[in-house]
Amino acid sequence: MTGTPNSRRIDVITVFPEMVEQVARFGVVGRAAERGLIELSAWNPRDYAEDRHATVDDRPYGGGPGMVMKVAPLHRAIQAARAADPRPARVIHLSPQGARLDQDRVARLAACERVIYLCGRYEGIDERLLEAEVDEELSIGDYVLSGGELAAMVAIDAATRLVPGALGHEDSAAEDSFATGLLDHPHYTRPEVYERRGVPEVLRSGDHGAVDTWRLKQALGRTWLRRPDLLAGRELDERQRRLLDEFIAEHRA
Ligand SMILES: NC[C@H]1CCC[C@@H](CNc2ccc(C(N)=O)cn2)C1
Repeated sequence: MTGTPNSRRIDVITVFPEMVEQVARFGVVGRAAERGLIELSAWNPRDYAEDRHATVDDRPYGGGPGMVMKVAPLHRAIQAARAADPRPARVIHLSPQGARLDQDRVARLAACERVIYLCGRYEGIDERLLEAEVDEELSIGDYVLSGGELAAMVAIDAATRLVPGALGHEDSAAEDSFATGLLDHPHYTRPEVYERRGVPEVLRSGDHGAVDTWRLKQALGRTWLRRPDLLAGRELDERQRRLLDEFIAEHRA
């Protein structure tokens, strides 16, 4: 199925297509897919295996436990995915050896017209396939999963949120924590009191300027408390500096 020209096309190479397809069934990603902002397709290397047993793995040269994913079925699955849309695609392998996914890298993914995510299983993928086909390796964190599918779904979710039109209010992506380089401020909704816990007065004042100031102060303060590393690499302007100093003084009081 060829993609509509301006939609983002996401292809996933995986032996568990039904697993990955779930990410486009719910919430923001589900709505984006429904509205044609993104197109998601999964490609199973088993369908491109040479033998009737649809073998996608084999024993490792050099011995050792487990199996390695064969080059040919993966290569053919990637070729089939590429052929489904004339636009060039960036091929990304999810792996603990990859560069750490952060909001900047997510924004770059969101800007790509086409991405093909390659999900490994078993002990790994034959290096010759990675050399020939992979443009970039990404890791969602320093831990090992049983397959790359969950990592691909994380990247797909995070990037789709940034596709124009995917979120209800454009600004909520821009205001996201990490989009501002800060952690999120606290959120409240009705009831006004729940089990004797109230809502900060300023949020019910109707004074939008005061609300914005309170939210910025909270975001700065929480970042200072929980992720000071995010502040280390960041210049605060005079207003932000003053608000953070206020927060710290109140925190120490
Ligand atoms: N040798 C282990 C390795 C072999 C090849 C398949 C991968 C799949 N598992 C993954 C993938 C990505 C991540 C991550 N942190 O993004 C963690 N785990 C595991």
